[in-house]
Amino acid sequence: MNPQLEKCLELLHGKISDAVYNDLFANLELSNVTDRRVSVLFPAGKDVKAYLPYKVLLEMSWQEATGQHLEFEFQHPEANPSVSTPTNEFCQSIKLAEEFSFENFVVGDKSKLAFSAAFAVAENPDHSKYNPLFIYGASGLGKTHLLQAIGNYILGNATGKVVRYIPANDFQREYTESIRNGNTNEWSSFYRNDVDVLLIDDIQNWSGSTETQNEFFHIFNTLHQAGKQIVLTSDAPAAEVKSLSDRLVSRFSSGLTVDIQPPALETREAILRKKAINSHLDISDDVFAYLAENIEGSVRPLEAAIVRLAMQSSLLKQDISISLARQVVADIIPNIKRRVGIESVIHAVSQYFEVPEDKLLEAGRGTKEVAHARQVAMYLMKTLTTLSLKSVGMRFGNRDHSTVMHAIKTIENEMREDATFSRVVETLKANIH
Ligand SMILES: Nc1ncnc2c1ncn2[C@@H]1O[C@H](COP(=O)(O)OP(=O)(O)OP(=O)(O)O)[C@@H](O)[C@H]1O
Repeated sequence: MNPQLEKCLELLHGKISDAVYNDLFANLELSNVTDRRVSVLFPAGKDVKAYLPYKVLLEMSWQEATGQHLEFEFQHPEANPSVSTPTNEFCQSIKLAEEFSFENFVVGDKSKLAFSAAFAVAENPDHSKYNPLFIYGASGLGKTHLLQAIGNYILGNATGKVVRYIPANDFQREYTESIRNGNTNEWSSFYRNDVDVLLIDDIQNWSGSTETQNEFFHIFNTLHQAGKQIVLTSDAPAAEVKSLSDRLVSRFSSGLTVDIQPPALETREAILRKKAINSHLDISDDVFAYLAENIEGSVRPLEAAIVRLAMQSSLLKQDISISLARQVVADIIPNIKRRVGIESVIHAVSQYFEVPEDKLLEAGRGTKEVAHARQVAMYLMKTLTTLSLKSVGMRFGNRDHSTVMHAIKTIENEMREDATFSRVVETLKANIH
């Protein structure tokens, strides 16, 4: 057995009962390790669902054994090839993550529309009303999850449809390689003629490449005219993706565009509960409430909190208590936005710059001093809260997002050039709660 997996399984054994270990893990084999993921083969006769609850524990044990935090993927040794995404000589197969399913997605008010549209497309990829479907939102809000859930659902229904999921970066790399190898026509023909459902992730990553965009424009048109479903994700609406060609913006906007916003408090708690159940963790209501209250924005830190709690409680042999949760949040919090009240930002800026709060918030420009203090407040609000540019603008006399962006750039430049001013802003930042 691979020595790293052996060590990892030994550590896992310490965390679960002998019976579960012998039943599920004694005959696990390593299939492949990449810089992101460990793929393991489980024995024939077992169901992947039996392994999923132990995924987090396995990932923790792997991290303890090797120092690397990698995702675990469970493969059946006689996997039915129709359950993976297609491949040919030009395109590497990219497996969908099984856990990215509709069942595992917690639907909240801020993701309801995106979920419903994704589900409608998955149920009816032939005659979907939403073609293309364009899903956008900030990082870690579930865009890849929904995109892959569409693929998993269609493949799971064994309709024989060819589903191709590919991150935009990989698509660009394939295209470049096809030029180098002189087989661009064959490569492009695969996408135009062999694919029934095309799922492209993170299209904002094409902003630098006109050639890739041109090539995709033709692939898009062929698929669309043939009634093949296309789903795209991005970190911004098509019209706001930097350097995306006008004709792609217009194509991408011709179907349905939906956004995903950061989950609200109740949804964050529901996500935490789901992740804890999937990992067989026993967590009390007050710990869930504490984590959901204190971790906002992306879902990734919520997941990280669950993994850390599991790891800490297993290493320290402690129950998952509120004080353990506090430690975990304190570890994670420097990497995520703190919960800062909008009012505290306004109050602190108003006090420091001696500008009345209503002057900061009014629609007119006001004096030079007021305009400058307002720019600082906008900068701090965008830096310390999870508000979007648009929402920040709305708070300040309904200004539009480009005004906020300009304010942020101005303050950043000033901070770079003026060390004293930079210290003032950093001190304000540190003192706003
Ligand atoms: N509503 C949700 N319910 C359950 N899990 C979620 C939800 N939203 C996100 N997640 C989980 O959070 C993690 C990050 O989600 P995902 O990779 O889909 O984000 P993303 O929006 O594609 O981010 P990026 O733009 O950085 O690629 C995944 O493990 C996903 O399962």
